[in-house]
Amino acid sequence: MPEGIIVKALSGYYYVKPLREGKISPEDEIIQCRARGIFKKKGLSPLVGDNVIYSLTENGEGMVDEINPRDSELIRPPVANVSLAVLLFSVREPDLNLQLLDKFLVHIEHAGLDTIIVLTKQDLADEDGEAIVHVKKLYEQIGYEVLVTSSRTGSGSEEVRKRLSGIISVFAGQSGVGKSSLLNRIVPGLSLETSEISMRLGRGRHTTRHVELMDIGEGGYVADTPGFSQLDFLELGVEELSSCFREFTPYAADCKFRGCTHLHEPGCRVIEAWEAGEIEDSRYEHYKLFFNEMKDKKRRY
Ligand SMILES: Nc1nc2c(ncn2[C@@H]2O[C@H](COP(=O)(O)OP(=O)(O)OP(=O)(O)O)[C@@H](O)[C@H]2O)c(=O)[nH]1
Ligand SMILES: [Zn+2]
Repeated sequence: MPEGIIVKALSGYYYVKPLREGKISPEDEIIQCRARGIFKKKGLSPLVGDNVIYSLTENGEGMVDEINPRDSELIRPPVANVSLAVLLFSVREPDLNLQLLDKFLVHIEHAGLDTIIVLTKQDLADEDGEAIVHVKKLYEQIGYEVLVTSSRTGSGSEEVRKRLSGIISVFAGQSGVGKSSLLNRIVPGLSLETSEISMRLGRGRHTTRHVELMDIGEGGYVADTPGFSQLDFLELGVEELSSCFREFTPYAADCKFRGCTHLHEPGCRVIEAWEAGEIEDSRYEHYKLFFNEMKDKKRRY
C-alpha cells in the first residue's frame, strides 16, 4: 500500500504527497484524500506532517487508511513529526525580547524538540553588535545553537537553509521579526508576502486558518502557520519548570531539599550558582517570573 505525507489539511480533505522508498519525488502529484471514519471513532484525526498509508479511490482521489506512529505532535500549530523549531528574534523592530525567548525555550524543552535560535535583522544592530554577541554567547553557553541573519544582506541564510533539509521544521517568532523574509531568502522563487501591513494585521488573518507544509526542496518542509506567531504545547506543570531550564539541571540535582523550588530554600545549589554568576541573571529572573505566574495566576503555560 502506498505511503505519503499529509502536506495540507482543509475542509475535511487531506492532501497527501506520495513517498517512494521513503522519499518524496517531486514529479508525483498531490492526492486529495478523505480519512476513514474509523479515525473519528477512535478520537484520532490525521495531522499535517503525518506519515500515512493511503489507497486510491475513484476519480483520482484517495483514502487515508492508516497513520504511522508520530515522532512528535504540536498542538498549535497542529503539526505532526516536527523535528526542529526555529525561533526567530529580531535585533530591532521589534526589539529583542529575552523573556519571550525563554518562554519559547521552556516549551521547546518540555516538548523535547530540537531547536535553533535565529537572531534576525543583523543589519539593524549597533555598529559594535554588542547585543548580538551577548545573546549569542549566553545561549550558546547553555547549549543552544544560535545563528545570526540579515535578509537585507543575505548573511546567515545559507546556514539556516542547511539545518532545514530533510526534516519538518516550524518557524516561530513575533509578528514582524522577519520569518517570511528569511524564508524568501532561503527558497528561491518563494515570494511570501512581507510588509509592514502583514506586521499590523497578522498574515492570513482574513484567510482560512489552515496549516500547510511548504516544500523548500532537499526533502525539507516548513510548517507555514498563517496568523500564528506563537507556539502552543501541552500544558506544563510548575514542578516541571526548572527542568526546562537546561543549565539548572546539574545544580538542581544537588539541592539540599527534595522538591526544591530554587526560590528561597537554604542549601539550594541553583541559587548558589546564580549568585556565583554561573547562571545568568536574566535566566534566573525569568525562571522566578514564570514560576510565580504559573503558581499565582494559574495562567496557562
Ligand atoms: N532591515 C531589515 N528589515 C527586515 C529584515 N527582515 C525583514 N525585514 C523587514 O521587517 C518587516 C517584517 O518582515 P516579515 O518577513 O514580513 O516578518 P514576519 O515575521 O514574516 O511577520 P508576520 O508575517 O507578521 O509574522 C518587513 O518590512 C521586512 O522588510 C532584515 O533582515 N533587515
Ligand atoms: Zn534548589
